[in-house]
Amino acid sequence: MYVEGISLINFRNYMKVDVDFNSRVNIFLGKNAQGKTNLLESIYICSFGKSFRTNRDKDMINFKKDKCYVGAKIIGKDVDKFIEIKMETDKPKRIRINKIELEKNRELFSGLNVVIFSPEDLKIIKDGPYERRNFLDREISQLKPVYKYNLNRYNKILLQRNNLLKNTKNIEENRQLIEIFDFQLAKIGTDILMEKIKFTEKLSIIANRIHESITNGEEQLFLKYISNVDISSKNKKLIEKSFKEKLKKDLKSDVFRGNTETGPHRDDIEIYINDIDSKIFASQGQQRTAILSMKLAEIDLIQEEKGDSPVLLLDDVLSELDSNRRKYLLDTFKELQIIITSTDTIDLKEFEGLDKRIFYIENGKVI
Ligand SMILES: Nc1ncnc2c1ncn2[C@@H]1O[C@H](COP(=O)(O)OP(=O)(O)OP(=O)(O)O)[C@@H](O)[C@H]1O
Repeated sequence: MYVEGISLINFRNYMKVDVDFNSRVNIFLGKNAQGKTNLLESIYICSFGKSFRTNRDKDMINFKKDKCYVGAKIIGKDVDKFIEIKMETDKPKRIRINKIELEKNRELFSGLNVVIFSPEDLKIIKDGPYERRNFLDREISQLKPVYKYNLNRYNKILLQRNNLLKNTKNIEENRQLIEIFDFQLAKIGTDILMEKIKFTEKLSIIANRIHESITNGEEQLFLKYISNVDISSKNKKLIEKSFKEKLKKDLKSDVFRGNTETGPHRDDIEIYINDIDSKIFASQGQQRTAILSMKLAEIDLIQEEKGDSPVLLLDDVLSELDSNRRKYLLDTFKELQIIITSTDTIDLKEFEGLDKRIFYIENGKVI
């Protein structure tokens, strides 16, 4: 799958721009704050329906305008798609695929598959569990729209349970209602948990293979899913039972906190390099390589699940990787469309012989 072209109107600092991409390597060069990440963001929203930088759609509308437009022509292995996204201040965004408006289940939208690697991704290792949970949720949602659907349902029930806990003075008065929420939470929560465990195990195996190649066999990478529910049985029924029991056991402390502490929304993953916890002991370079391996592993998973390759977006990361890692990247993914942004100090010699197109970005204009 590749993006053939994109049209932007009033999107961030782009007033009106049309870009025709090469089906293989595209390099966007420009000084800081010219619009390189904005361009990748416009491609990203054609995949996820939302930005990777903001939760507010209106942030993407040009400061001086009240609406913006993104149109992208996607060439797939089997089908081509024309994705259009319109955003207006104070109105829900509208998404059309091949001129047909998505009315319901917009959350199930997945028009394009992308894997993005940006300097921000280091947060996945360095920051708190929220970043890692977010990473898993985003990636599994891209692979399986039903996961996203379940996640939305789960979050709604969680919110309702938490509101009830906050207003509970006497547990007995609300016990029946709490038990209904617990039943639903454990049921949907177990489906979510099973997917997260499965995804982490698969990602760990593929990411380790990539990590070993990049580090010439010197380092091994291992991802471990850490749950507050007993998942040791690996059996769905038993996990659901443990989930329910823990909700029941911790009810008093949940009421005291006004918050539900049991469930995948409180889980984490641990990322080990040579059996050492990378969050605490790995160098910045090792952490970056670990994240790169995890991101590249997603390419395999998307290919396997969707039967088509994703587009790889590399936001200003090439200069942070050493030449071995850059070479690995450019040599390994020969079939993919890769869209790279970089400041204009990058050495273009490394791209010699590649099927590529080079663009320059200056103040919201692409040359
Ligand atoms: N809604 C908006 N309307 C107009 N301009 C915006 C909007 N949002 C962001 N910008 C501007 O877009 C510019 C470019 O942002 P972008 O993040 O794409 O830069 P970049 O080229 O990737 O830079 P860097 O190399 O520093 O990462 C910034 O100057 C920013 O102020």
